[in-house]
Amino acid sequence: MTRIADTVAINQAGHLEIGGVDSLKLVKEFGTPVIAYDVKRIKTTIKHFKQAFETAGLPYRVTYASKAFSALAMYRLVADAGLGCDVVSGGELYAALKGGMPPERIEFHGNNKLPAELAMAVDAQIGCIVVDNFQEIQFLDQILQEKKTEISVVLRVAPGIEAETHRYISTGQQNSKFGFDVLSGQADRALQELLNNPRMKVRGVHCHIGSQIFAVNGFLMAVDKMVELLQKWQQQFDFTAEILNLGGGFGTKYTEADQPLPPEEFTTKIITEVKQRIKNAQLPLPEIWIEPGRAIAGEAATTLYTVGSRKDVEGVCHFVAVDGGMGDNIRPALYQAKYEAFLASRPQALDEQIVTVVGKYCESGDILVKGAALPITHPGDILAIPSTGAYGYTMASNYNRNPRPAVVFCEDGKAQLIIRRETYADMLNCDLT
Ligand SMILES: Cc1ncc(COP(=O)(O)O)c(C=O)c1O
Ligand SMILES: N[C@@H](CCCC[NH3+])C(=O)O
Repeated sequence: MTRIADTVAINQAGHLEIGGVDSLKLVKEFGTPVIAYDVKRIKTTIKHFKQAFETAGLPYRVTYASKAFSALAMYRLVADAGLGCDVVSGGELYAALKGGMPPERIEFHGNNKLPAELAMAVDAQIGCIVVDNFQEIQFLDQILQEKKTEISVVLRVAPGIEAETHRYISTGQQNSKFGFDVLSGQADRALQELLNNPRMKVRGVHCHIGSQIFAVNGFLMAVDKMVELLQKWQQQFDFTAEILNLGGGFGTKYTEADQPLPPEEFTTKIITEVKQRIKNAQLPLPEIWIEPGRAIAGEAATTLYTVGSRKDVEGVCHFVAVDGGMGDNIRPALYQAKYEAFLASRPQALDEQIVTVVGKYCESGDILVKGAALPITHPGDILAIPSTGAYGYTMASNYNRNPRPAVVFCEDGKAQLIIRRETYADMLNCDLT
C-alpha cells in the first residue's frame, strides 16, 4: 500500500484503498454512490486532538460536533474514544443516546431549541444545555419548574469576532444569529438571569467563531475576549466559570491548496493562550472544551460514484456526470466548496482533460468539482472524491427523489454498512397507496 496524498492510499492492484478495503470491492458490494470512511483515520485524528491536553495535564473535553456526520456507529466510535458530543436537535439527541453516548457527555446547542426538544434533553439529564437566547431561558425554566428538576447550562456568547471563512459559516460576529451579544451587554443580562434562576446551574461560557478556519489567530482572539469577559464577570457577578468552551471550526484539507494546521498544533496554541490569559487575569483555570466536527469526520471519508454520461462542446466545456451530486454533497453549490476527483481504479493515471464533474440532479448548479484534471473517463468508471466525510451525508437530501447513498465504515480490510442506502419506498414517508 502506498499513499499519493494524505487521504489517498493505493493497494497492490493499483486501486484506491479505504481502511484496507479495495474501493472497487466496496462498489461491488454496496453499489454507488457510497460514502466510505477510514475508521483508523477518525481514531488517529481524535488522538491528535486529545494529545496536547493530555501532555499539558489539563482538565479538558473534546466534544464531537455531530452535525458533521451523525450515525449510530459514529456516536459509538467517538464515545468509545472518550469524547463527548454536541447535538443541535431532538433528532441528533435521539441518535446520540441510541448510539450509546453517555447522556452526561452530551451538550445541546441551537438558536431555536423547541420546547419539546428541551424537555427531551431535561428528561435524559444530558451534561449541559448551551443556552443561546432569552426565549430559550424562559422555555427551559418552565420545563424545569414543571418537572421539578434542574440542569447544567453553559452560556453561549457572540464575542464579536469576524472569522476568516465563508460568510455562511461565520458565527462569532456581532450580527450572528447565535448566542448572546457581548458588545451590547446582552450577555451580561443573560448571565444575571441565569444566576438568579435556582434551577439552572451555570457551569461556564461558550463561543464558536465559525467553521473551516485555517488560522489559529481567530481562536486566540476568542480566548482573549472570553477571558476578558470572565474577568469582568468575576468582579461584577462573583461568577467563576468551570468551563471555557471555545467551539469547533478547525479547518480541514479538501484539495492540495488547503493547508490546515494539524489538530495538535491548534490545541497546543489554544492551551498556551488560555493558560497565559487566565494567569494574567488571576482566575482559576477552567476546563477547556473544544467541539471539532469537520476535523474529525471530514478527511476520513471518500465518496465513490459511477460515471455515466458526458457532454463535450469542443473548446467550450467537458462535463462528466456521475450517479450522485448535490443530493449527497450540497457544499459546492452552497459554499462554492472545492474538491478533487480521481479514478478509483487508476488514482495515479495521467491527467488528460480538464472537466466539470456534475451530478444527475435537475439543476445547473449541481456541480461536484469544477476544473477536475482527469484521464479520459468512460461510462462505468468509478470516480472518487476524497474529504467528503463532513457535512455531506448530514446535509444530504432526496431531491428529485434520488435516494440518499449508503455509508460504510472500513477498518483493517473489513467494511461494515453503517447506513443503508435509502430506497424509493423509504422516500415516500407515507402509508397511502
Ligand atoms: C457551536 C458549534 N460547535 C461546533 C461546530 C463544529 O464546527 P466544525 O465542524 O467546523 O468543527 C459548529 C459548526 O460550525 C457549531 O456551530
Ligand atoms: N455545513 C457547513 C458548516 C456549518 C457548521 C455549522 N455551524 C459546511 O459544510 O461547511
